[in-house]
Amino acid sequence: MAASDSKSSTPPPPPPLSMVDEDMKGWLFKWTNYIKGYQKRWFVLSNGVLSYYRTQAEISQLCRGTISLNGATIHTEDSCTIVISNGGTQTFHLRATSEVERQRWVTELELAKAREIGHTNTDRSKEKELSANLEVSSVVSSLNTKLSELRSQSEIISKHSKALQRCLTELETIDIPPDVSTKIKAWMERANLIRIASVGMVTNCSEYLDLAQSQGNKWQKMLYNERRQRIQLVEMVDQIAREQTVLEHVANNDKQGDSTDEDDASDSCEFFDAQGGDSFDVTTNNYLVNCQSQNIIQHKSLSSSQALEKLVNEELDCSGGSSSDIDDPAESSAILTAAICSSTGLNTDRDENNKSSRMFPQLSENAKKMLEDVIKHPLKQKDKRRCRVPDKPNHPLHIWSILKNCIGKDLSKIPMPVNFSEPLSMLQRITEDFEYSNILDTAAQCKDSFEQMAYVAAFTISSYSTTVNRTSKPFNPLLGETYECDRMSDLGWKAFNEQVSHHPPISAQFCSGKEWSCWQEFSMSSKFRGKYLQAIPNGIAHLDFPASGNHYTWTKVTTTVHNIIVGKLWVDQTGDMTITNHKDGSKCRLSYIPYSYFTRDQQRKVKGYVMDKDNEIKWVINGTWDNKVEIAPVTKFEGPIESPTCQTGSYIMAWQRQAPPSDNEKYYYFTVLASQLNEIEEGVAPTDSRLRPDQRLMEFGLWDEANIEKLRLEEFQRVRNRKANAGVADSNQINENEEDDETVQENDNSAIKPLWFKRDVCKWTKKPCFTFTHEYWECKQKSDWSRCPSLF
Ligand SMILES: CC(C)CCC[C@@H](C)[C@H]1CC[C@H]2[C@@H]3CC=C4C[C@@H](O)CC[C@]4(C)[C@H]3CC[C@]12C
Repeated sequence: MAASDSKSSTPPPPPPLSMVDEDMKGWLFKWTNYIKGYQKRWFVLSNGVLSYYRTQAEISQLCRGTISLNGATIHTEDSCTIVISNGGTQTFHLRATSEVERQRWVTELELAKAREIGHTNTDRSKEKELSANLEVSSVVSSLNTKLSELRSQSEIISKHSKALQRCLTELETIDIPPDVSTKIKAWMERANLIRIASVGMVTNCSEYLDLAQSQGNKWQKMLYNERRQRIQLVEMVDQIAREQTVLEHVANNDKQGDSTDEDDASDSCEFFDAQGGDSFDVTTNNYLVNCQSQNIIQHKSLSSSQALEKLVNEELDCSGGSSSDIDDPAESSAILTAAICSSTGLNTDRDENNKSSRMFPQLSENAKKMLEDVIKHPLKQKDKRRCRVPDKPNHPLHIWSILKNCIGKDLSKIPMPVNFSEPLSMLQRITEDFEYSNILDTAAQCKDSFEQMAYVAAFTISSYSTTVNRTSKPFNPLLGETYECDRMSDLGWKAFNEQVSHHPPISAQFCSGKEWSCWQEFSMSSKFRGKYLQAIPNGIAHLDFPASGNHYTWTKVTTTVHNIIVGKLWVDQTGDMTITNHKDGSKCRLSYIPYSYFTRDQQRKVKGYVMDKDNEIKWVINGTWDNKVEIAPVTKFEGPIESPTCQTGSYIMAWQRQAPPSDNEKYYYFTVLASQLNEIEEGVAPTDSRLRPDQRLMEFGLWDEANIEKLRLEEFQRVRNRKANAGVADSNQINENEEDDETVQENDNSAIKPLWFKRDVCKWTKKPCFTFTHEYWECKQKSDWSRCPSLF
């Protein structure tokens, strides 16, 4: 293999562990005394020790003080203050210039502390065992004291009972009637028994104590072993996940290596910086439909992507598996920032005082030029749309390394690097629902409304055809981001989308066909559940045929992404869906059958019935969501409504999936339509997803740059939302502690109102909804974008 042949390109060996701890430096204000107050000092966090200097220049000469983080407590007093104490002699009261800055330090300090603890982990576990033993022995010793008390009490009892017996014997010597004398004998007997019982009790107690002691130790050991095994398992799973990524990587390289010499060359420069700017020529538009010799960018792994992986893994590892799992997205976002900054080497030491330049390093000239170029060359001839996007670069980073600390969390609240994204926003992704809009055109022609419903069902199923291999996350649109897609001239529909809420993320969509309109509010609650991730969509979709007045609504089924820990990610659709025709009360019930390893049946199966308002079955629907749907009219049916037996007329193919481009595994498994969605077009609103720079950089394969830009845009959005909401009533308070954009609570009171939709109450469902005002297309005609905020 080329990678090992060529010396010059062999990646450098990983640095020794101690070197991995990147130093963190910066200005902080340190409390000195009541006269001088807080003083600005230069702080350096290195090898688990925080040191400070009067100035940056002093580093090599005079250190003013240090504190070791091993075992230190780190807490925050207010939005800018950090207090670090080593539990005794030393306490540092520090102040950052902002909350973001403070959080960055806290994260790094915590990580350093965790690392220190990790280093001394073995000592610690011994210590723990020792202290656990100490705990048991202290209980045992107090039990022992109790036992000796019992013993002395029992001795007292036997003393008294002996005394009693003596008294009774004395009584016997006196002349007493014989019946009293037998009674006295019985009493003496009793006194004896008491003595024996109390001795027995003490013996039992002491045996109990022995048992407790030995058993306690046993339980303790078992618990300790279980705990150790758990940690080992977590580490093993981690290891497997990493090895899997490496193997995939090697396998991919092998595949490429087999093909051409050129590929060998690209293998060998694996760790060189991507040169996208030079190789992608927007003027010649290399991604046109008919271009035979597509000049695809050779995406070389970015020099730093490995570092990013390493950093993300390590940073998260430190807190993983322990009780300090990263629960605070602000924290993980800060980690991500740190990881990205360090991995790109863009952590500007030049301007340490400029916080924003450190948090959000500048884009390279190369990236800037590329962004400018692409905007300068929008699509001119609509018949020359591209048919693919640049190849997905190969920067292995396992999803588990990010997600393992987020079990139980909502996907929208997990800050993720673009490494797990596809270069489309959610607004664009839901526009793909119209990939098979021709089914709706056919449905519009149906005279029989039950037949129409069957076609509508086929359409709703077809929207999942693109999900089979698409396991990447679409970009979460910024609040106010829009996306228009006017394919009226070739596909017969035009769609408009706007991100109308940020928390929870809601995308509003309106699509008009020639004889139908379709709209939806798309939002979902997604939970990461360990092995898999589940998304439960909760918006309602509407379809209207004005000619017949038939109006359909439905909700979507649950999407599950499997194999988060190991294996290849795969997607399944499951659950029941009901489509209602509000005009005549007819319904269609569809079931998406979960994938099963134990069935010979077809996988990804969907089946259902169209029923009139009296539950009479009219049509049957059978198919798979990844391939085809057949429908048939019912001539006769019997049996229970849950599992009826139907006699049907002949089946009609209502939908058949078109084969996607054969090489699309190289570019996110995109269909042709998906590839065209993000192509730059003239005259779109300045808020259009196509103009989102991080997404564009990502499409080009400049992932590090895209990650930097993503952070910048999200920070920008936070500031904008905060400013806007500052004017809004106190009832809508923003949680100041939450720095990550994915955490700020928004609600209906949000000061930022949708621009092209208006809040309304749905005529059919009576639920709150967003109604399209149609002004977008009017404004577009006039090129009047005056109402658009600047988002990017
Ligand atoms: C981070 C990685 C592992 C998870 C990525 C999950 C992605 C692939 C999943 C989660 C939720 C999914 C969406 C859920 C619902 C719909 C509506 C449907 O009409 C079209 C597909 C669409 C739009 C899905 C596309 C794929 C999707 C975005």
